[in-house]
Amino acid sequence: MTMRAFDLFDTPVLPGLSYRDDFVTREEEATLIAQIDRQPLAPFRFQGWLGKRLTTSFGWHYDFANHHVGETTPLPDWLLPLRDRAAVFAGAAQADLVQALLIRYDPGAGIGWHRDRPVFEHVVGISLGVPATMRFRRRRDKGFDRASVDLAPRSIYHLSGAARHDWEHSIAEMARTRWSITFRSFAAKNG
Ligand SMILES: O=C(O)CCC(=O)C(=O)O
Ligand SMILES: [Fe+2]
Repeated sequence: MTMRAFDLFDTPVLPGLSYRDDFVTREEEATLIAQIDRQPLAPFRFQGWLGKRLTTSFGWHYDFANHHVGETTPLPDWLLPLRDRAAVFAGAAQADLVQALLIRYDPGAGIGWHRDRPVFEHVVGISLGVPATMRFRRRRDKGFDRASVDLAPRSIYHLSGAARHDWEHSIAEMARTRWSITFRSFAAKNG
């Protein structure tokens, strides 16, 4: 089964996925991109393997090498208004979105199939630059259920519930540079 993540009436067909276009203006987008490019972005590292996407984290950093979550530089002032608006969109408390992950996907970079680490709960993402398709899949007895959502530049999405916990997601390599900002809260079991 393959489906678009929203039907004709914009009802999510993937429970736990919400999405909105035009979450930031073009001016805000340009400023956010310039800020991300100003950061010391480093290739994402996973078990000695270097991903093509460039990232940096604020608040908390998940280290895929040792599975530790460690505190890092607090969210900078320029991210706080966006964090607060993202929290309202997600129905989360502003102070609960304790992590900001900045990513630049240069041409040829994407992100493979994964679920976000279970230490985190809410996942709220803002897309900048160019359109991307976020793909979702869920294993069934025979093969996978599949869904996808088009992420327009300047849009926001929120993953919770089944979309967050039961489905994996990925973004295929793009031909042009895309930037994203992902805010996350901690899962309650982490205190
Ligand atoms: O770039 C995005 O919007 C998604 C990033 C993502 O899935 C992740 O970092 O876990
Ligand atoms: Fe993810």
